[in-house]
Amino acid sequence: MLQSIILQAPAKVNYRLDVIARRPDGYHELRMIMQRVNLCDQVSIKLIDGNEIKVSCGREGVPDGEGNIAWKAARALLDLAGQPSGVEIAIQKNIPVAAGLGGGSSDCAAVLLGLNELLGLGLSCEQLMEIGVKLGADVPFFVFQQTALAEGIGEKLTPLTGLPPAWVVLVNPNLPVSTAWVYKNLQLTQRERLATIPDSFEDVASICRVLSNDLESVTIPAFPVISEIKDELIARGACCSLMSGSGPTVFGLFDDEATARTAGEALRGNNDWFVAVVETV
Ligand SMILES: C[C@](O)(CO)[C@H](O)COP(=O)(O)OP(=O)(O)OC[C@H]1O[C@@H](n2ccc(N)nc2=O)[C@H](O)[C@@H]1O
Ligand SMILES: Nc1ncnc2c1ncn2[C@@H]1O[C@H](COP(=O)(O)OP(=O)(O)OP(=O)(O)O)[C@@H](O)[C@H]1O
Repeated sequence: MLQSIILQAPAKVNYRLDVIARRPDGYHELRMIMQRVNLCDQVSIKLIDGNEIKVSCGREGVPDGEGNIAWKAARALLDLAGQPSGVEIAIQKNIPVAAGLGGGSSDCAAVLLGLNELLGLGLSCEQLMEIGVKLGADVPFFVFQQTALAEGIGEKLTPLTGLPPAWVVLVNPNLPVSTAWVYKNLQLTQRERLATIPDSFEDVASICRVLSNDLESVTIPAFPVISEIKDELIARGACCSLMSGSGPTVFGLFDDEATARTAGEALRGNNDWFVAVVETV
């Protein structure tokens, strides 16, 4: 039986994020277009003797052990399996933390997928997504592993197959933003909603036509640098730019690699921002 596995846990960007309503439990009904990009954490999972779950990450601001969302994923699957062994998880973080890129949720999904294999549980994607949503609203999307329309609190997923690939420049101004704080401060007003998702997107410019994120109305006034980054990406040739998730990471979409790389270089020269030039997956 396989004893260990190494998985790449990708980041996501939200091409679209409409907040539809606030639920009585404080969560929000959403309608989102979610896309994975190839900036990845590396998650190594190993079955060990005993019954301990060990998580090491070595990144400031990310807890080792029980506070790590990857630990919670391991706890859930070991409980289901009747605790047949212990687990050691090592996370090499490449995705910025509390950045709007879903890094923790992706690590969590990688542990669900990896342990399902290692423990031979045979759980379906739907079953893993059900376990995942209890750990974080973005987790089901990373279990689903496809570009998707996400509804509910993020757990109702429909595959979107017609989106063209794009080059993506991610720029994070190194200001951690709390997702809970952003949702709490959101004023729900009547906004234009995306009634139907187009059947096909012929090029990157057609993705640009649906780009919108309701959470910008909270995060940008608090961190105006986000607007400056959006403008800078456009000035450097991006077809369009938007804040991802609850922010503060901004992404620019490009239809060619050379322009994306030149833009990435230009923005990298700026302050101590994190900049990555990646592709959609
Ligand atoms: C901003 C996004 O990343 C967009 O993809 C997600 O909506 C956030 O997903 P997440 O970080 O996995 O969310 P969770 O860890 O479940 O919740 C963090 C906090 O965000 C708020 N939250 C999250 C999802 C949602 N649909 N409504 C919410 O109001 C809740 O107040 C919660 O306390
Ligand atoms: N494996 C993990 N990786 C990153 N953060 C983690 C992890 N486990 C727990 N956390 C905690 O979760 C918080 C934010 O996580 P994350 O980086 O996933 O946020 P995010 O990128 O803003 O996600 P989202 O787009 O889903 O809002 C941090 O405060 C961090 O301490």
